[in-house]
Amino acid sequence: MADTSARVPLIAGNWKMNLDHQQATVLVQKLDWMLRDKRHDFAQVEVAVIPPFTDIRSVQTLIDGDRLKLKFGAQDLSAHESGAYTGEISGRFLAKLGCSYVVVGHSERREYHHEDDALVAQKVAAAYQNGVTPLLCVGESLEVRRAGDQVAFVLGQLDVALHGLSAEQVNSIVIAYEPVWAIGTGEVATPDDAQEVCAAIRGRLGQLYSDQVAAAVRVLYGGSVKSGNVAAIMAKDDVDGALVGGASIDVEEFATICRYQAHVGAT
Ligand SMILES: O=C[C@H](O)COP(=O)(O)O
Repeated sequence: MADTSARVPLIAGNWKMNLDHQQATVLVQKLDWMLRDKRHDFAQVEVAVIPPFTDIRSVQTLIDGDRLKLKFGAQDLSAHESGAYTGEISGRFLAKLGCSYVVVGHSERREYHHEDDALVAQKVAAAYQNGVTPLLCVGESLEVRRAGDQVAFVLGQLDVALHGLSAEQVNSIVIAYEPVWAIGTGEVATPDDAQEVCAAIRGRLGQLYSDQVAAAVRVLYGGSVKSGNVAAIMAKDDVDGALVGGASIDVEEFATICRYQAHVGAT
C-alpha cells in the first residue's frame, strides 16, 4: 500500500477554452466564497484553477489581492524561452504572473496540436527551468485500453516526459492519469481502473528515482470527474486528486468536488 500521509490532495479545474476574463473573475469570487462559507480546509485539499491564458492576469489580481488560498496555473507553455514564436507563451511569463502549475501534454494538445512525447518532455523541462510546477498528463486511447496495454502505454509516455530530470525536480511534479476515452465523454474510469494505472505510475517513479520520490509525487485522475464519482475514485490509495474539465466551470459542482475530504464543518 502506498504511503499517502505526506501528499496533500489536489483538485485542479482545467477550464479549457471556456470563460473570458470577466467570467473568470465571477467564477473565482464565487468559488472562494463557497469554499470559505463551507470552511474548506486548504491544508487538507489544495484547489487550483487553470484558466485560459487571457484570464490569468485577472485571476492573479483577485487571488493575490484578496489573499485567497486558491492556486492557479496555465493550460500550456512553449518549449522555448523567448523569440520569434508567434502565438507561444513562455514559462517565464507564467512564472512572472505567479502561476503555480502548468498543464503539459494534455491529450487535447497531443491530438489537435500534434504534440508528441519529445515535445512534452521539452515543455516539462521548460516549466522546471522557470520554477513552474508541471502538471503532466498521460493516458491511453480506447484502442490501447481495449488491447489491455494501458499500463505499458502510459509508462512509455512517462519515461520520455521525465527523461533527464533529477529526483529533486520530479519530487514536485504532479502527474494526471487521464484516459482519453474518459475525457468529456461522461464515461468515467472505474476506481479500480484509475488505481491500476496510478499505482503503476508511482511504481515507475520508484524504479526511476526512489521510494521517497514515489511517495511524494501526487498522481491525479482526470476524465469525467463529477461530484457524484470523485469520492470513490479518490478513496483509492494511489489517487491523490482530480484534474477536472467540464465540471470545473460549474462553480457549485466544482466546489462540491473540492469539498470532498475537506468538509470540515460543511453541511
Ligand atoms: O483536463 C481535464 C480533463 O481533460 C478531463 O475533462 P472532463 O472532466 O471534461 O472529462
